[in-house]
Amino acid sequence: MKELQYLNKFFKTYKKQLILGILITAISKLFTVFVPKLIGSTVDVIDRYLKSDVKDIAIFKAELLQNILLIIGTAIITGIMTFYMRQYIINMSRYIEFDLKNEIYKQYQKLSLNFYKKNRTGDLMNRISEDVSQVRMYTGPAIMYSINTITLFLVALIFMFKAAPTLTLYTIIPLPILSLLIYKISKEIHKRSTIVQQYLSKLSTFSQETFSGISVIKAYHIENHTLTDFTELSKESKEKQISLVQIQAFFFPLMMLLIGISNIIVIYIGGKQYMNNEISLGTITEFIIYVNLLTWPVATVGWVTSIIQQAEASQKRINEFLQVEPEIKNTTKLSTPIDGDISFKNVTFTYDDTNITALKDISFDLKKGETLAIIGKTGSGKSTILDLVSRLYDTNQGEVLIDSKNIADLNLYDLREHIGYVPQDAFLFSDTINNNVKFGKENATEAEVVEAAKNAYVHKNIINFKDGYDTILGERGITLSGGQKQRISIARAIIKSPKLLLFDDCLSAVDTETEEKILNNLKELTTATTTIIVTHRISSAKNADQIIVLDHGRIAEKGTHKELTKAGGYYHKLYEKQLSEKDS
Ligand SMILES: Nc1ncnc2c1ncn2[C@@H]1O[C@H](COP(=O)(O)OP(=O)(O)OP(=O)(O)O)[C@@H](O)[C@H]1O
Repeated sequence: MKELQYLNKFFKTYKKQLILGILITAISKLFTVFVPKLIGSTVDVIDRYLKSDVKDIAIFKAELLQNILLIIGTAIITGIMTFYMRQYIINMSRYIEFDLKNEIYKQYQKLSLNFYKKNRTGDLMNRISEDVSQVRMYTGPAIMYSINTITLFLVALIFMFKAAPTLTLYTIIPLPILSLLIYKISKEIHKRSTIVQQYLSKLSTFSQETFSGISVIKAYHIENHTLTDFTELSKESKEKQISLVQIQAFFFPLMMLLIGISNIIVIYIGGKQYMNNEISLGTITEFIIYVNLLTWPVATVGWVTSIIQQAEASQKRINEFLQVEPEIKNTTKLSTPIDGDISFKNVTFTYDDTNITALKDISFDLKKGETLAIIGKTGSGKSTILDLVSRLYDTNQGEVLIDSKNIADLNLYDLREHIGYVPQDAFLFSDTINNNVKFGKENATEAEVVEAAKNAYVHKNIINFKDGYDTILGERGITLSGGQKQRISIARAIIKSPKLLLFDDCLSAVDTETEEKILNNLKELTTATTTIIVTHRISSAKNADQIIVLDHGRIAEKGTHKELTKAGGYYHKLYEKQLSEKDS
């Protein structure tokens, strides 16, 4: 229960619902227990009438009617109470589920990129959905059934002891055995259903990957191979399902068996006591109903125990993520304005998961409004420089300075607010083009969206779509070409009018002519914006104020286009190569 203590703060928040729920449950059980008593007394009325010598049908009918009305009235009150019991307790569990999901989501958003690299998306999704659902079973049904069982048991036992103490003792003997058996079965059911769940998620992951990669599967003609793998997996899944169904099939027969045993005990012992004139016929009837009334709540003790165990395990997984401290923290609440100077002072950076030193002793100074182009072979550390400027990671050695201040001392949210970042793989949401561009500036007007799209040279493509800017992108919408995606992603960055613009090889899918037009537009737009362009193309780099050539994380060459084309190094060779490709 240690992990579940985390939820106590939610119970405090919803204490009104909880207390009312508990009270109503207790009162409703009191009424439930009246029903067997009333049925018992009805049987006694009939019994007395049949045995009596002087039969007054009018009195008999009146007594019968009174009992029937009381039974109906009690049943109605119990029904209403049960409704409110669920309203308070189950609703409370839904509120807690909602709060907990929001809390986890908020924490996920705070966590650094490294956390996402270390944990699988499926695991993150599971903890916020499946695990929270398991915990909800504890905060709702488990609490409700526990109160139900405790109050019903206490009230029924008082009534039973008052009516026939010896018979009560005999009647309750099988109940703990029932509870223990149900507990054992519930545990086994849980074990097997976890395996079934795992297989279901394996099946859906497999199907999802197959559908996403369907073009590759078809192109390589491996449909049969994929089908064999799927059949194998679903066969295993079916076997696990059958094993679960087998154990579930035990549940009800076992309950029936134990109820049957209790009923036989009541009839046998009760019958003997009736013959000895110790109890009435009505009491036997009353007890048979009690046995049936108590069986389900007693069975739920086992079930509730297993729910609590599952919830404890799930809350442990949730707590693990809630307790993770974000590696990148905002160090100041004060707002820090950003002007736009960027400096790297002997920066060395090693990724802690792979131990790859991506940057070695990098230094450069970039003034507000200047453009830096970074060029280099794949894996040379270009993107890592951008990650450090947007503080997705902190440096291991050296300093990254923005406006001569250490980047770690700036307000993180202000910094990111002023950055327009265009990643290597343009990511667009399944939403309209309009909203995808506006993502960079929520309150942007339509004219601003159009202006940004024009500057990113994608406006003409957009207006050619049937729904224009309202075209839906993504799975259920239109599929854009790589170059179109990149340009929408650029429009999203420039609409923000950021102080720092970071382009990570985001013109690679755009032809050189369009690239030139976009870069020319940017030149005019970004006179006060410091820009870093990561690229493999000389055409993207040549107009930059400074160019850096990276090689295995080190600066191999540094200068302007003019200087580097004369230097005879990697840049020069690349320039010659790309020039000859252009001419041919
Ligand atoms: N998140 C990460 N975790 C661990 N290692 C990483 C991570 N990102 C990059 N690396 C490693 O760091 C090195 C530099 O990567 P980086 O992405 O900065 O190179 P790049 O020059 O941008 O490459 P490309 O031109 O292919 O995009 C590579 O060896 C890469 O494998």
